[in-house]
Amino acid sequence: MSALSAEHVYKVFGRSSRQAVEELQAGSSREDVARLGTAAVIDASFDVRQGETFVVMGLSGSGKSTLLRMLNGLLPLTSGHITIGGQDLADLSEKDLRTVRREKISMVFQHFALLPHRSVLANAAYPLEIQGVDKQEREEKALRALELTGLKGWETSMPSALSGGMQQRVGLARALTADTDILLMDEAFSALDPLIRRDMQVQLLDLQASLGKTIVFITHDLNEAMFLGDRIAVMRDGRIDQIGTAEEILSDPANSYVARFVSDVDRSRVLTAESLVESPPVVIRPGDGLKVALRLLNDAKVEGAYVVESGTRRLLGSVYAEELATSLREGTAPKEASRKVSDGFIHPDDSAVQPGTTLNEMFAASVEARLPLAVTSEDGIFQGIVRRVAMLQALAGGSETDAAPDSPEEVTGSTADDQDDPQKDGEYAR
Ligand SMILES: Nc1ncnc2c1ncn2[C@@H]1O[C@H](COP(=O)(O)OP(=O)(O)OP(=O)(O)O)[C@@H](O)[C@H]1O
Repeated sequence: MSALSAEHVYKVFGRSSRQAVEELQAGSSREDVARLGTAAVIDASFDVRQGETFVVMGLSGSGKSTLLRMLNGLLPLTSGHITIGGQDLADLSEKDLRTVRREKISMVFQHFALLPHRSVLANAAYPLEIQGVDKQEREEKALRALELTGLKGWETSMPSALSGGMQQRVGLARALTADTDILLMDEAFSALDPLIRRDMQVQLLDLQASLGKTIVFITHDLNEAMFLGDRIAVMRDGRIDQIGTAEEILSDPANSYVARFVSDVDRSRVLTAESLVESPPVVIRPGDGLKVALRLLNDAKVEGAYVVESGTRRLLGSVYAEELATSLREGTAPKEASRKVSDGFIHPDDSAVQPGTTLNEMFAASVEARLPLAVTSEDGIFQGIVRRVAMLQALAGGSETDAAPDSPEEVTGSTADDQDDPQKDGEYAR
């Protein structure tokens, strides 16, 4: 279910804002309507799912803060709808809006916004104090939040005694104390030193894994966006150019602006096996005879292939043409001819990666590997392979499909779709 959604949201600052929206809706550009006002947000639509970290990323002036202030009901929309938990903010009275803000949404700001003359504990407890929660209960909750953010032992300190990173942890603890479903984070880590910033990002991911909040995180930093976001909305000049996962944005940018924007991202940390996996030219079954297996390998012009259990598709290991050929050549013909690949020819595979393995880790795993890397699910079910050339292409920013000189379809007639089709199991990748 969507926790928060924006539907054709516009915000124009200026006296003729409604007219500006009408002209924008009719196709005018931001510059065309500049005489009427500043179009800060133009036709923004998205759904943020429960438990999702949704990052809004864009350069200064692209409209991120304006969008965020509309999401928390601080700024009225010129046009469109924002709903929180299914409630349209425009339908709420001032009083109800305040209640929604207090009970459903917490904010974390770039400049911490701590109360300087209150202790760390009192700062963390503050949202409950304004809700009128009694002292003992609010301090218990604040202590728990401070523990979660790594500030146990600092309760009685004053904010000024804390480093920037620790002050931001207090800001985060304060947001967690309120125990709202939604956290809006406005450039929350942008004022921190890079190393501390990375610590905070890691901590947020950790917290998120256990708390499952719905987070809208605003940043101008693409690497931060890619690190934190389940999905990212890329904003430019008031419009959302693209919404997608980090991988989708990297491997399939919506336009040349986004492509340029993402060109200097450290792709090796973002791209994963999932986006590079392809069906192998050939798969061997444990029951295949040596001759059959060797012919399959030779036909596919590969030195070896993975052995996958029929039916379950569990990865059993790999076999190599050279060994099969040697055995067939040297063995006594009748006996060898009846032997199967399961009879001692399968090498265990310890370089298999999982769909979430990053390019970085895949390069490390592929150093020793004789075959393209096998991709398996956590329980060892074979998903396909990642070829080194596809990894290199992906790293360089090319499309991985361009990298395939002989795609599996050409070699085998099988497609990735076949893998999902149990009917085709028998001919899989042959
Ligand atoms: N209150 C306002 N009155 C007039 N124009 C405004 C107002 N607030 C923002 N703007 C304009 O709206 C546009 C978007 O600003 P916004 O602050 O939302 O962008 P941003 O992406 O958050 O940038 P930054 O990271 O610098 O805050 C800018 O052109 C800005 O000048």
